[in-house]
Amino acid sequence: MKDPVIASEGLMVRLGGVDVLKGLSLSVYEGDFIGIVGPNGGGKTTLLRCILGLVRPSSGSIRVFGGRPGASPGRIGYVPQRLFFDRDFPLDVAGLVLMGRLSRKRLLERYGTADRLKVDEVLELTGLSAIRRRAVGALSGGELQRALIARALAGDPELLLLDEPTASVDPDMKMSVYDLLDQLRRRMTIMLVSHDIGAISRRVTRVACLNCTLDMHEDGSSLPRGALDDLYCYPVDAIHHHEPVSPDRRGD
Ligand SMILES: Nc1ncnc2c1ncn2[C@@H]1O[C@H](COP(=O)(O)OP(=O)(O)OP(=O)(O)O)[C@@H](O)[C@H]1O
Repeated sequence: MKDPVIASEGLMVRLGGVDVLKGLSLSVYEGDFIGIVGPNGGGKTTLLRCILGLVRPSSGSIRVFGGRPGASPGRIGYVPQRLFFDRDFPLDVAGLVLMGRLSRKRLLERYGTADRLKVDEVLELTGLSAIRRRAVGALSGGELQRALIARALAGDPELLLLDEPTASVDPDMKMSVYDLLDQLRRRMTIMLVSHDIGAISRRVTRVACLNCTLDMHEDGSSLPRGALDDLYCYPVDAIHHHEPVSPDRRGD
């Protein structure tokens, strides 16, 4: 078996005097599509930030692509939960996505044809070609979410980390984000943080329930009801979304 893409052992993170992650042991392998669910404040974003090397463990270990977190920025795409920016800043969608190529550049190296072709490709893939010249500040929540996914994909990542990418999108757009992830999973390892338990448990290979400690379920689709109740400390129903029926199957 190949080395894991992410391997953590007894990972502890303490922030502001509080243990946010307690003794996480986790192995993520190439081609995995891992869903992470858990209550607000359970440590999901902190775990992603640890993988990116933005938060340091207080004890235990974490290795990413066999090395120190943060040592392979060009191999990881990150879709943050939200983007803080000045809505008046003159940046269009294509410009935002082009920034995703930065991790592949050497210091002061200029963007070239390959970068612009990659931007065209990911704008097409994410359905944003028609609004490539629209100002980022004018985008709807769902369009911005897609643009952030496109930016992450522009770097040609081997590992894609997504922090609640469907938080501010309508049901239609949500399905199209999941459909996009279904396409991408053939090409990269994916770790997806979401509160949309029903949708992700049907799609991922494994679900990790995170509330300071981590409980891994090998088969996402069979996530036991009791595990969710324990995780959220109240009764939880996973709402399973149905695939939209394609026009040629209607009336079957
Ligand atoms: N820099 C920090 N200093 C102190 N506490 C922090 C810091 N960053 C995060 N925390 C705390 O750590 C806990 C976990 O935060 P985190 O953002 O990882 O949770 P989450 O599971 O992603 O939550 P949500 O579902 O609400 O996005 C929270 O209680 C948060 O307040």
